Amino acid sequence: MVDKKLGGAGLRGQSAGETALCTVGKSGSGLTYCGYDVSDLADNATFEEVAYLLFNGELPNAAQLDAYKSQLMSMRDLPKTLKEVLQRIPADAHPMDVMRTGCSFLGNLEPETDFSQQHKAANRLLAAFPAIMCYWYRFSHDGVEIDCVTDEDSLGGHFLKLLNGKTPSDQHRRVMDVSLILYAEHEFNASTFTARVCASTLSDMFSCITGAIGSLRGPLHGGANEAAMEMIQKFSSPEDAKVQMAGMLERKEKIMGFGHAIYRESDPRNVIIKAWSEKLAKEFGDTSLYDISVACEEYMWDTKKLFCNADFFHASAYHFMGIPTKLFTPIFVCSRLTGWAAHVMEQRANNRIIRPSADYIGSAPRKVVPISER
Ligand SMILES: CC(=O)SCCNC(=O)CCNC(=O)[C@H](O)C(C)(C)COP(=O)(O)OP(=O)(O)OC[C@H]1O[C@@H](n2cnc3c(N)ncnc32)[C@H](O)[C@@H]1OP(=O)(O)O
Ligand SMILES: O=C([O-])CC(=O)C(=O)O
Repeated sequence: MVDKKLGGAGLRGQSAGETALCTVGKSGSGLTYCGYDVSDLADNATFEEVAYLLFNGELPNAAQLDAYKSQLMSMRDLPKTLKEVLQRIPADAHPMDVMRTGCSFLGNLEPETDFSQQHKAANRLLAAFPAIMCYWYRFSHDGVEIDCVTDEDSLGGHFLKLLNGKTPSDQHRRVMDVSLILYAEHEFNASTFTARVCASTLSDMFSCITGAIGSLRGPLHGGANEAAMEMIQKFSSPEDAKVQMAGMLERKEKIMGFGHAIYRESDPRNVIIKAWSEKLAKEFGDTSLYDISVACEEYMWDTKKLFCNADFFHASAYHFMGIPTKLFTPIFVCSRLTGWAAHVMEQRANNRIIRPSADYIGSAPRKVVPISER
């Protein structure tokens, strides 16, 4: 038996390799990307700067950033055949399935034929993901065939304009930027590890990212922001939230958006997105969902010493910006793609196939009994 207390279950506490991209919950450094604290990046950088950092190891200077943003803007449009595929996906499909299909299909049309194209493949996906999500969403929900190119020079602004068909406010652009920075990278989380395992077989970038999307989809990982939204919308008031959460804990249900595999006392991303959620609630003109969220946070800490992870206040923040709940986890994909692709590149640079072993707990050796005698 794997001894859970020794950290065997879920590989908890075991190092599975080296990375120069990120620290998570390390004493003295907390959450850093290539040495930069995440709160420093959220205050002083844009998402495109962070993407450049993860792909190149250094922040860009002004000229490099301009060139990078222009490059990404030039890669946004979708091939006609991909649009046709997206048109055929029904409105009740889960958008994470749409992202998975969109990523995989693009890999058929524009395959990464050798690893010298890895930056091109990663940037193409980065540029195209908002359009994959919004083209399908607007076509299947509103019957509108949107133009996949906008004049918004940030990925966050581009996404909001594709979704709403109008120029976003500066505040909403900035919140998207911060959110994309917070979600960009997180060491050996489940989806990134999926991407690295796939990369270790020398597979292509599109396969690595498609697999990672599948891992992120689950409610124990990226899907928690959507699940948290569904939960808080059921609570009628802060008091009701506490009563209902008590029942959920009693029934041993997981409260989505709380707890973490690595952090023990807090997730450093929470304080940042929570502050934005509060600002957006005031702008929205109705703070009740924010107040309910704060009550959830207090209740979970007081009763279980469980804290909000990055997903919890993202739910209300996205909601206040008018983003449909179904699109919450796909936005995470648009951001985390940067971390995934950077890890794929890092794995390839010093590769050995990832192949751990398992402790066997099955039956003792036995002989096949002929089927007629079973
Ligand atoms: C961006 C991200 O992906 S962040 C993670 C997003 N996921 C979620 O929000 C889903 C809800 N949270 C969880 O399911 C878990 O906290 C995980 C998956 C994030 C981490 O799982 P683990 O590392 O196994 O959690 P951990 O070992 O800290 O759990 C300790 C105890 O707290 C419980 N617990 C942990 N999180 C929660 C929660 N959200 N609700 C209720 N109980 C919880 C566990 O069941 C466990 O109880 P037990 O000892 O009786 O079995
Ligand atoms: O690190 C993890 O296990 C999950 C997480 O917070 C992330 O991927 O952002």
